[in-house]
Amino acid sequence: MTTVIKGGTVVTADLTYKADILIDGETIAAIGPDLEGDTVIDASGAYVMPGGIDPHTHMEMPFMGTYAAEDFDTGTAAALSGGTTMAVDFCLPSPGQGLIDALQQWYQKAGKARTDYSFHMAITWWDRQVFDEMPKVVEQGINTFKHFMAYKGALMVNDDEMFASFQRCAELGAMPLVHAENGDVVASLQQRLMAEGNNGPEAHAFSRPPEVEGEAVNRAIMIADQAGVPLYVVHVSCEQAHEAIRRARANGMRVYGEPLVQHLVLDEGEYFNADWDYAARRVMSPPFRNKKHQDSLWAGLASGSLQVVATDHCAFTTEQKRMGLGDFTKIPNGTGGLEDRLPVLWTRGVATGRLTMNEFVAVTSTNIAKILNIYPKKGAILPGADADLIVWDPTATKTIAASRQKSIIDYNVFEGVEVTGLPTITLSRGRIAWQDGEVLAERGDGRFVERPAGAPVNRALSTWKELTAPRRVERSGIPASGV
Ligand SMILES: NC(=O)NCCC(=O)O
Ligand SMILES: [Zn+2]
Ligand SMILES: [Zn+2]
Repeated sequence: MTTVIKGGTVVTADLTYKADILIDGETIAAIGPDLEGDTVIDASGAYVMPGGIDPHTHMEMPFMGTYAAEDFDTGTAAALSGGTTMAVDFCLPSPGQGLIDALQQWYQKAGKARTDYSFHMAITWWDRQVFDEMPKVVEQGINTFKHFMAYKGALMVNDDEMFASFQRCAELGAMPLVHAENGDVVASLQQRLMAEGNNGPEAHAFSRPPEVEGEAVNRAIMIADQAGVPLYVVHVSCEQAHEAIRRARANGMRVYGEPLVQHLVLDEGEYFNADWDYAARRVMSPPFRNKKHQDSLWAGLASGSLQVVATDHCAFTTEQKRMGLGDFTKIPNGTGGLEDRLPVLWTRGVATGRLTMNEFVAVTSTNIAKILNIYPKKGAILPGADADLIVWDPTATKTIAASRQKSIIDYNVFEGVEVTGLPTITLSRGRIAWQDGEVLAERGDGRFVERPAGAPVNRALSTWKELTAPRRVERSGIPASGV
């Protein structure tokens, strides 16, 4: 069974050209002029791009006394409607829980997925069992380990634990990820704000200033450098964090930065809204920042010091957000965005001239496929690649509204934003998964994507670390084993 996408303009991370794309089964078979297939998709006037990969989602995340309302079924339906064909979620062992045990739970949850998916494994506690299980996680096709430097008393790990885990990642050819905020300082600021009667959602932003993020990013970078591993910093929201990444990269360190579409577009003014629900729905960590920080993030994407745009999709209902009435520290942290990432980024990025179309593809798909070591299976338009593709109408418009969204929650942080540029068809491994406003992929159509460890960057860093390791100076008459 073959399908041909005819008459479109192919846009990849580095090329824009007119060509047809022939799909045979689940993969791309050929790219060129005048191709024929059993089924024809007319893409005239449209761009054909790799499906989006969102490397940062939290479906049904157990967090702050509740669970994220979005699950893999509704979340991946939302993803497809917005042109995203793969999501990478976070497996979060509870304290004392084994990594493999937690992984079984995540496989269970993700059985409902309509898109392909993968997991990052979170290191939420540390002892010999975690150390011993990390290779087993890698054997299952997971090459990334996430560390929360915030959420003190819950998910947070300390520097010694982080260093031990980063070193283990280096041995395994895996990559650490960090949520970088100084959790001790945040906890102290939260206490002070509450004691002063500052208990509304705006205090969430006061308790997490850019400095706590900048400090933690810098610390994580230095620890990763000591361990000899690459580092991926999730939800980079401010100039202080970006500056640390930029500087590290300029010094030859392998550090990647991921801004969220929310931070690029929404600002801290959202927290000052007189409507408590409105403000609380936008509570996430790090919080939204001001224009200066947004400009910095856009510049990073254009210049290459930041590589990926994600969503950190972690969607709670208004009712769940109300758990924090009277105490902002109890508002479940997280916002949605999975179905809006591509249209919003295109509208505010490509249409404004901040990004080229090719940069758009790079930051929504290709770069993360390379970083996660699944390129060119994902993130590419090449013969042999999975046919995860979007037919993109750059003239199609809509006004974002919760009443029309696929996501399960009752609001949308982009409510009222007008977007121009939308997917008219989303293909997932060769099958039409979204068309004409309808999700055609079924629950359970998604597959787990294995991501092998030992990417070239890991190998290069380990080689260099070994070459430059401290070595004992041999001196005559001094025994090697001491006295
Ligand atoms: N970002 C956020 O506020 N919630 C999800 C968990 C996390 O990524 O920190
Ligand atoms: Zn986080
Ligand atoms: Zn997150």
